[in-house]
Amino acid sequence: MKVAVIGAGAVGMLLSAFALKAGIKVSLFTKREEQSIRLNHSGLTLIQSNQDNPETLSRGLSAQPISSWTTEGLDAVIVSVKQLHLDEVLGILSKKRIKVPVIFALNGMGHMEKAQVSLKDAPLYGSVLTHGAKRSTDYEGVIHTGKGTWKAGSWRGESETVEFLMKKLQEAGFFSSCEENIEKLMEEKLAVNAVINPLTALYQVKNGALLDNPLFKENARAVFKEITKVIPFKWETVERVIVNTRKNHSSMHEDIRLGRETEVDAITGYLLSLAEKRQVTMPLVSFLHHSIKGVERSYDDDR
Ligand SMILES: NC(=O)C1=CN([C@@H]2O[C@H](COP(=O)(O)OP(=O)(O)OC[C@H]3O[C@@H](n4cnc5c(N)ncnc54)[C@H](OP(=O)(O)O)[C@@H]3O)[C@@H](O)[C@H]2O)C=CC1
Ligand SMILES: CC(C)(CO)C(=O)C(=O)O
Repeated sequence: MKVAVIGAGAVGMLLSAFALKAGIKVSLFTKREEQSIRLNHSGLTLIQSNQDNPETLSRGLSAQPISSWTTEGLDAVIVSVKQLHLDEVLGILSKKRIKVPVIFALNGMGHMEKAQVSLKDAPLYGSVLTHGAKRSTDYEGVIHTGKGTWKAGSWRGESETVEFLMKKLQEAGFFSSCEENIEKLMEEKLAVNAVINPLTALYQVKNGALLDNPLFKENARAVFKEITKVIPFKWETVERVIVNTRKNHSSMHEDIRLGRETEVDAITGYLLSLAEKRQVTMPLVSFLHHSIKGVERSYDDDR
């Protein structure tokens, strides 16, 4: 079996590493050519936690820049870029007809509707990932900062290949499964991200601080409560994700720290549009949304 992974960031490298461990061939498509050269030369390094010895995986791995995108010989495609790069990637993918399943490993909502329009022939899968991952600065690789689950489910069409892939990953020790009603799970994950990501980004703390610091916890609970006006979910779900990724910096925290645009539009922006449709007010979510957008705008002033 051979899968293409598009985006060699934290999640793309984490999924690639476990696919390689499961004996699956991986074509890893990078944005920058230098990264693919380094990956082909030195392999992909996986660090299971900050203490473990790094494991370097190269057997079955071939990296290439996205400019050389091809569908030849592929059984499935995994997209693991951020929301803001999705349009660019869909544009590239739609130039060649894809018939194999495409699985999206992105936070937020809205990308599946876009994919449905761009990719007419492929079975499409949404997914939710609660593993924590961080790019390593010492190696071309990834640190698995928190064990969670990867759940994928059909958005349009069915494919046995995806079932097989998830089973192989599960056997390799990466908790993965195929699920019914992925839309509901994605919405629930979005709700969890809307609690964790903006708060950790604004406070510049690891996820665990939202439970360890009583004042942050109180705020997190208040945001959670407000979100239940539009998405029903449990505080225990938020707590479980925080506990599993307690040492992780959320992806939004990293984006803000590095002065990058965040995925806030696909997370709190999505919630605010739901709130508007249902005519409910969400002052805390609105506050968080505008705070993150405001920080993004202030990058230019600081440079
Ligand atoms: N990190 C985590 O713990 C978790 C992340 N997520 C979600 O997973 C998704 C991916 O996040 P994450 O891996 O952390 O993000 P990263 O920024 O680490 O990775 C995104 C990667 O996409 C690459 N990329 C951008 N544009 C293109 C392109 N046109 N072609 C090929 N590659 C491209 C980037 O390249 P370059 O580096 O060269 O810019 C980067 O390597 C996000 O939606 C995030 O919210 C979900 C759960 C946990
Ligand atoms: C699961 C969690 C909260 C891990 O940090 C995440 O999805 C993110 O950082 O975007």
